[in-house]
Amino acid sequence: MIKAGIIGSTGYAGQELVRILTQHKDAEVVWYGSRSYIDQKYYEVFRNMFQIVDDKCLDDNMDELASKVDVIFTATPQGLCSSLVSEEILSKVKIIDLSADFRIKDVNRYEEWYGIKHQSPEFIDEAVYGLCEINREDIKKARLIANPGCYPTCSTLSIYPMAKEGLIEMNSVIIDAKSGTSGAGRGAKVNNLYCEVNENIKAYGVATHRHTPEIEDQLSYASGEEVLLNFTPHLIPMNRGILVTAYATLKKDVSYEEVKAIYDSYYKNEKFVRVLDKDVCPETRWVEGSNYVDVNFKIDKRTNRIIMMGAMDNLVKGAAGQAVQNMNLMFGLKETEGLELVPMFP
Ligand SMILES: NC(=O)C1=CN([C@@H]2O[C@H](COP(=O)(O)OP(=O)(O)OC[C@H]3O[C@@H](n4cnc5c(N)ncnc54)[C@H](OP(=O)(O)O)[C@@H]3O)[C@@H](O)[C@H]2O)C=CC1
Ligand SMILES: CC(=O)N[C@@H](CCC(=O)OP(=O)(O)O)C(=O)O
Repeated sequence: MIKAGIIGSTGYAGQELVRILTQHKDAEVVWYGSRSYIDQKYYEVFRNMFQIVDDKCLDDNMDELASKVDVIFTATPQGLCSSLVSEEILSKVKIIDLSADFRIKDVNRYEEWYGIKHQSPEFIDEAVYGLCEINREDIKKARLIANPGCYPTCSTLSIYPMAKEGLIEMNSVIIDAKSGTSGAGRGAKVNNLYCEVNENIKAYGVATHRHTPEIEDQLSYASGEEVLLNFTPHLIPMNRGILVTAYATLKKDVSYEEVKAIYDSYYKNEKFVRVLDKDVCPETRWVEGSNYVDVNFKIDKRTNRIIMMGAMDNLVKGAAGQAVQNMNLMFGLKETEGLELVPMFP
């Protein structure tokens, strides 16, 4: 049995990790890390865990944690994981970081977009970007995983086949994305109050959102070109879900059938990426609570553009589900273990 510790187990991503791992055949959570709820029973924080989890929340003592577990998930704010990681810790335990600390390879670029100083740049090179469908072999050998961001997961998987095949003008890419409010975390913020979010849709982080460089980097690796793109996220009055609609100019005339064959060739063996039938648009309601990303595309001959779409649950494939998928790969377990969650509807 793999023993897991979660730092930040009382946040939205952390509690989703607990939900998935309590149903995992080969792993168990033995450390429910928290700052605010130390010594309280975990189920007193999340009553859905009543009679399921009986443990208490514990302080995050990294040295003690590293000696007790096989893997640590850090589901904490930006900057925390990089302040905790060391060679000694990594020699004892694998780390899967759900924050952005190790996602961007250029430390100056990270510091510029995140506005914080990186605490352990010496580990950036070693960290593997945990987008399982693309970096599977490197993930299997990794000690430190940079679990991808929610918007970058949905955006990259939606666009990747076209970028990799060199079929789109990379600097024409525009990504319009929408997220439910759980994406903003559980911490109290005025902007996330019911009256601020309900009956409202707004763009935010326009031309400045911190996921822009992460998506640009991933599409640059895919296409072999330096990519600059526009990324505009929107906040939607729903709990979970991300919807991406991405636009790009086609480099040549291609038919629906040709592009469909490309998407199928990339994803036909991928359990968690579903390429939908012709003309069916991805919807968040069909992936909620699951590790699936639904993708599809439409070619607009009139404008010579392709519109690439994706939908997923930000807390599952966008965070905790992908983190568990990474853990499964790192420990040689069945990649889908704990993740065969059928989407819930309604
Ligand atoms: N929400 C989402 O959809 C996604 C989130 N992520 C990433 O996952 C991470 C967690 O996000 P999310 O769950 O939304 O955030 P929340 O605000 O819901 O939770 C944050 C968690 O971190 C803990 N925490 C905060 N500060 C510290 C600290 N200094 N030391 C130790 N623990 C601390 C909190 O503990 P306590 O409650 O005890 O104070 C809480 O458990 C972030 O890096 C986020 O970017 C990634 C993809 C998607
Ligand atoms: C709706 C909302 O506020 N979403 C968050 C992104 C989600 C997140 O936590 O970011 P990571 O995926 O990088 O960890 C935001 O825009 O900052």
